[in-house]
Amino acid sequence: MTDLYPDIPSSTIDRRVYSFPAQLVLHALSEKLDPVVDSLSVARLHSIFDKRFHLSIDTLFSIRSTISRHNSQAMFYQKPNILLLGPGETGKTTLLKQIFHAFSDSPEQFYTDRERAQYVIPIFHNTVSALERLDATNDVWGALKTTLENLRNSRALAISSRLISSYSESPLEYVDYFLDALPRILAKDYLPSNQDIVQCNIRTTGIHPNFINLRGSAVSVVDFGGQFSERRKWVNWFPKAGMIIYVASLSDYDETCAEDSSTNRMYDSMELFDSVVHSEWFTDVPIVLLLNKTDVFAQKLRRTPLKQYFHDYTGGDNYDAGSTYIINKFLSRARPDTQVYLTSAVDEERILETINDIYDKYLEPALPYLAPGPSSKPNIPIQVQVQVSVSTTQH
Ligand SMILES: Nc1nc2c(ncn2[C@@H]2O[C@H](COP(=O)(O)OP(=O)(O)OP(=O)(O)O)[C@@H](O)[C@H]2O)c(=O)[nH]1
Ligand SMILES: [Mg+2]
Repeated sequence: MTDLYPDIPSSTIDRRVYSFPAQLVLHALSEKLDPVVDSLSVARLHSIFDKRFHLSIDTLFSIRSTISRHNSQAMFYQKPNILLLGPGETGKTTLLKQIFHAFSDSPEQFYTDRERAQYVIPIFHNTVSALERLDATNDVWGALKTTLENLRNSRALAISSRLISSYSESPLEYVDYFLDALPRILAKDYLPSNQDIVQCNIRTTGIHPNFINLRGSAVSVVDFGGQFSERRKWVNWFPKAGMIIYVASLSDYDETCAEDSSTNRMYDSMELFDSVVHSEWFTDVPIVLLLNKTDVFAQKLRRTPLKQYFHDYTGGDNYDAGSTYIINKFLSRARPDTQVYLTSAVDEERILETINDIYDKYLEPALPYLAPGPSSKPNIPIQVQVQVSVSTTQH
């Protein structure tokens, strides 16, 4: 860039309406731009202005702001890795599955039958865990648990119908998805649906980069385990981060960490968020914050006062007041450019809106600069299959 018009100092440009060649404009702007943004800017200018090379000085200033808006995306062009960070069980892998479904040509055919079958055992484990949470001592649940462990048989089906009729007496307002789906799960030819796979809880261990094909371009979405012992592995990927999606769970406010029963999950999540947003590795990396599990939060708020855990909260069991309070708590630690979304990652329609918005704002502008995408589908089902260690901690 700088050698195109080396003799023209930027100070010769003033706010008079005047026509400049595009390259001259960019030369003037280049002072504060790094080389990556510069060369991208040329490409952007050519596309924005349809290869017309003369611009007015007012246009120059509007381009300047366009470029600075896209400045933070420069990192993504260079390092097309989206890191999914956040504590355990907040919804990172769930989001990843939804991203894959969203960018798949045919989500219903995304998994082969064999891949679906690999989720059957984890789903049984999840169901048993849900039963244990409901009432570990109750004979009905105990009997069903034994039956489930022996996998399916006709007795289990009979018990499950009794179980389902007991739901109305359940002290929990939140009925577990898999308990609700029991008759279907216990059927002989059961093959998990996409939604079953989305709902399946399998703790992630290790690091899982997955290449996805975003409308022809390659982006990698890297899924990490969020439990304490997993977090130390994250740092290896920090230098390669092009974008961070930090997933926190709104419903964490009354729970303690799986690994340390004296630490409140939401306080832990805020601390972790703080350290991520202020990490020196991410100074130029866009950060998106997803406050997930809005559905669980809405239900929880009615029976467990938020004030019990955050003493200065005064909004009662009002969802808007509660979620706004938590957003502000996170934002008080965030960078000013942090984009926040309230999400329910298991709600396909709603999470699609968020994924599309992230796509429009951060990914779509980057596509022309990314490498061609892989032709085969990502390998998430296989990764999930090899880590059948099921967490039994509460939602
Ligand atoms: N109801 C509800 N459940 C959710 C939501 N998001 C995720 N879940 C469920 O929460 C459980 C944990 O989600 P994961 O995506 O596996 O959590 P994770 O952040 O990947 O957890 P780790 O791998 O341990 O770090 C799964 O059973 C999901 O289906 C949500 O918005 N609402
Ligand atoms: Mg995970």
